[in-house]
Amino acid sequence: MRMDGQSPAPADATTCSKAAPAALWSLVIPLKPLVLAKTRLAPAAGEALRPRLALAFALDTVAAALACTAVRDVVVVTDDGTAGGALTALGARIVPDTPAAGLNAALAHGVRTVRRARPDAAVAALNADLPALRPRELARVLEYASGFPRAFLADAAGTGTTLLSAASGVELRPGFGGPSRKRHSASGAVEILLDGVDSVRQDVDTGGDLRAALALGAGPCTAALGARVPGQAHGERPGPGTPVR
Ligand SMILES: Nc1nc2c(ncn2[C@@H]2O[C@H](COP(=O)(O)OP(=O)(O)OP(=O)(O)O)[C@@H](O)[C@H]2O)c(=O)[nH]1
Ligand SMILES: C=C(OP(=O)(O)O)C(=O)O
Repeated sequence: MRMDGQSPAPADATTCSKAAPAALWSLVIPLKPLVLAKTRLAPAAGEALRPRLALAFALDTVAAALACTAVRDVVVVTDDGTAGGALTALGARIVPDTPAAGLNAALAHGVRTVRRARPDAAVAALNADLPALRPRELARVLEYASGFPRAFLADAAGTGTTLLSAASGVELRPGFGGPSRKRHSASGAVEILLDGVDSVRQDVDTGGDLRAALALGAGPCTAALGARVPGQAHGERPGPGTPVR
């Protein structure tokens, strides 16, 4: 069951894979207050669109995560009321950023909250800025991760991290921020070396990243808003009835 009392997302035309992944994961997704978020996007998007894009990214990320067959529930750590309301409506559980001590403290708090209720939970931290995220690609990443105590996926730029996992009974030990790929590798986490999971790697920090995410095919919130950013190509995810990759 999800923490909101609903059953895990059913396998459907957009999410199912032939063999169901073995482990079901609790995802912990950190989200800054929108007024403070995505500052590196301001030069490309402008100050008015920046917080709205941050919300759109989070909505598309969480919707895709909840549609993933390998995901049991999604906890978002945020103090943002607007985002909290919209993400709750999608089916996420919101946890306040009570430590207010930065990204890694927020993630540790989210994991503690999950494991207070289910001490044996397998957990994974996932960034909230993955607007092209595809449920099937996330399922492949999590399936790979389930073979290791801790595992991580490098971001599209090759320097950061978009996902860090910890199996049941294993501490997450998040080391996000800046060049975290090296940090997570040095911490003993196994790097997830999979091709064809670009949507899980494509975080959006800059205008160039937004262009790349739109080219991959962003979720509906980002596709709609991205079309208003000057110089961005407009990429939208295939609609229902379109064969999924
Ligand atoms: N809850 C919480 N989430 C955070 C915090 N800092 C960063 N995040 C989230 O962590 C993820 C990765 O952060 P960044 O890619 O650096 O995003 P950002 O800080 O909004 O972007 P910039 O302002 O451009 O640095 C995003 O989902 C952020 O919203 C924090 O202090 N608390
Ligand atoms: C948070 C990270 O990086 P960025 O701020 O560049 O997204 C990270 O990759 O750990």
